Amino acid sequence: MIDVQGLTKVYRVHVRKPGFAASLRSLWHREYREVRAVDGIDFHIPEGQIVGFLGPNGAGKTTTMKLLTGLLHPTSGQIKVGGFIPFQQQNAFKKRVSLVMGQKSQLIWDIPASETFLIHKEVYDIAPPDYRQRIDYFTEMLDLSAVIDKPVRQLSLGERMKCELVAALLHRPDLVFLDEPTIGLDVNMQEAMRRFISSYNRDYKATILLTSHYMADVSALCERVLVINHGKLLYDGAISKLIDRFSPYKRIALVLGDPVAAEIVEAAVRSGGGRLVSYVYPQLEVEAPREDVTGLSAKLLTSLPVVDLTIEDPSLESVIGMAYANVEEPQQEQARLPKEIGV
Ligand SMILES: Nc1ncnc2c1ncn2[C@@H]1O[C@H](COP(=O)(O)OP(=O)(O)OP(=O)(O)O)[C@@H](O)[C@H]1O
Repeated sequence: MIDVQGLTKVYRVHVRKPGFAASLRSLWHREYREVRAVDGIDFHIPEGQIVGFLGPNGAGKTTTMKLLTGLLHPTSGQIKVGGFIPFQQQNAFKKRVSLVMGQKSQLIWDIPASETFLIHKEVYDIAPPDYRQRIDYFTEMLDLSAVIDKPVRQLSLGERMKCELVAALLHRPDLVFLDEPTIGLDVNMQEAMRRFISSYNRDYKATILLTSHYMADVSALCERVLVINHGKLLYDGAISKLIDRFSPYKRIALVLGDPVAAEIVEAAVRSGGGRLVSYVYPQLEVEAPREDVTGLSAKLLTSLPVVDLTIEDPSLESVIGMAYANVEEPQQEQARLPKEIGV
């Protein structure tokens, strides 16, 4: 459904030097520098999949989304979206695609959202019965009956974002690009948006590429993620494998019933193949390669006066942070010293 090969976008940015003389000189002699916002990426997304698109600020996510929806022309590489070449902007393509940008509004501020929807009905030539049925669907799914007839400027951020989604999806696109759709929303509203995105994907077999800085969005909606940084694709695969790849460790949190000397604790942890992260009686935190966690836990239970033990995966946030930093060498992790030790 979405096919991208060697996709590259280089922006040419005018370099402005400080000072009046430099500004005058730049009238005759302009200097430019290149920004490789997207740098030779490849991926394929089959029909109906929701894929998370992750990367730190400035990684190239929005640029990729704009390339995939035809708002930008690539510098090089190939893109096919639903069989179309996006930048050719064919009408048949425009009827199947939508880009929602959480930071940008397409609603008209001074009129109710319902009137913007009517404009979209005309632009996309939606038949009246279809229009009615779609408005009913969205109103029910997003709980919008008390909202769509108020002027947009009176709506809360969450209400406005729901209306933005309706405006973007009224023509029922099956190729949907969501750029931070839940930005700034409270947890309940984020949850409502997630439920809606999931239903839309299921009801209309929509293929969805989603960027979000909220890992809860990504883990609730996407089995697969693409991770990009500096315009290059770092990872393409299942979220579960992302954790294995970038964080091959688990944490064991223990509570001790009696104080034990730090050297004894450290020796017990080391002999089980673990690394002591911190020990401040009664709390003890240990890190170990995934495959050693069971053996290490058993060893700690027998050699220390443990009253509580929990094994945790690192949070998705921290794994993503490691992926961005491309921390892949477990040896470096092993070499780190314990952060804090004290009985
Ligand atoms: N129109 C433009 N002209 C020049 N450079 C640009 C332009 N748009 C984006 N860039 C640069 O391209 C790089 C990628 O930007 P992009 O907006 O795609 O990143 P992003 O991953 O969406 O970031 P964020 O999470 O902050 O929205 C950045 O270095 C940015 O400064």
